[in-house]
Amino acid sequence: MNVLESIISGVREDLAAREAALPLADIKAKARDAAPALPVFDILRAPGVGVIAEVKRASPSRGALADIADPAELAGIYADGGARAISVLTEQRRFGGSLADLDAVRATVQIPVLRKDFVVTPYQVHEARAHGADIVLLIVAALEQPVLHGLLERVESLGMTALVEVHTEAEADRALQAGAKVIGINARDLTTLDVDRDVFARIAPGLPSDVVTIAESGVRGPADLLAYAGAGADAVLVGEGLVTAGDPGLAVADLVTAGSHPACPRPAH
Ligand SMILES: O=P(O)(O)OC[C@@H](O)[C@@H](O)c1c[nH]c2ccccc12
Repeated sequence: MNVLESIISGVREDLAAREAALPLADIKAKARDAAPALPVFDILRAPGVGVIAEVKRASPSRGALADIADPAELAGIYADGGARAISVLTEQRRFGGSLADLDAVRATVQIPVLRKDFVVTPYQVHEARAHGADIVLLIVAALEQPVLHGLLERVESLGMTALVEVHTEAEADRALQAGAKVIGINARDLTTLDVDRDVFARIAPGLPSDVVTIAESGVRGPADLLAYAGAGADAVLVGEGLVTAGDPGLAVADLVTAGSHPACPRPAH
């Protein structure tokens, strides 16, 4: 079993327990009662290279990263620093996240919130909406094509936006075929956890210009943001570099400043 498969098997176990406690019909009803999802496409494509700031306690590659006793407070700091959206890891076993973190962040910030998890069933999509998510991550490497297609449609039918994550050209083709409008290119290979920042520059030029393109992972500071910007990123998604910074507010503001500087390269849409 590779890392991705082992994470997903844990995710499926935890999911079975939640589904036993709250059946699909109930989570669907809860999703229907939630405040509508925010439109995110235009926010992500606004002038400048945006920053999506992540609430991340731990990762399989690095173990514990930060305590984050109050995820809502951290999200507020990110938003005040100019982040365009907040990513909240809700996977528990390897990333130390939870749906309670998503609730807390949702209740605090006005900007779009991404549920970052290993979504493999429709239940999790309704769950994301019930807990206030505007964006749902779908990882191509984790999903058979018909399932990817079905989940993407489900995300959109609930008014949310799918961030479809790829790591290879073949996965990018599958994302486009499924109808992805927002594609995240992850520098990290989730089957090995290796990071290769050049993956973005290899894949992004092949994507249609009407697709929003997000560079994920490995951003340590403004230089990495500028490199991704030069390769065509609309936004960068940053976790570790922010949660391990002594001052996450300053760290996010530094990235936002770099991304909005007139000299920062911008994709032509
Ligand atoms: O901490 P980093 O290197 O800045 O990476 C953030 C984000 O890209 C990463 O957390 C991530 C990208 N895709 C994922 C899928 C699942 C879990 C986590 C991720």
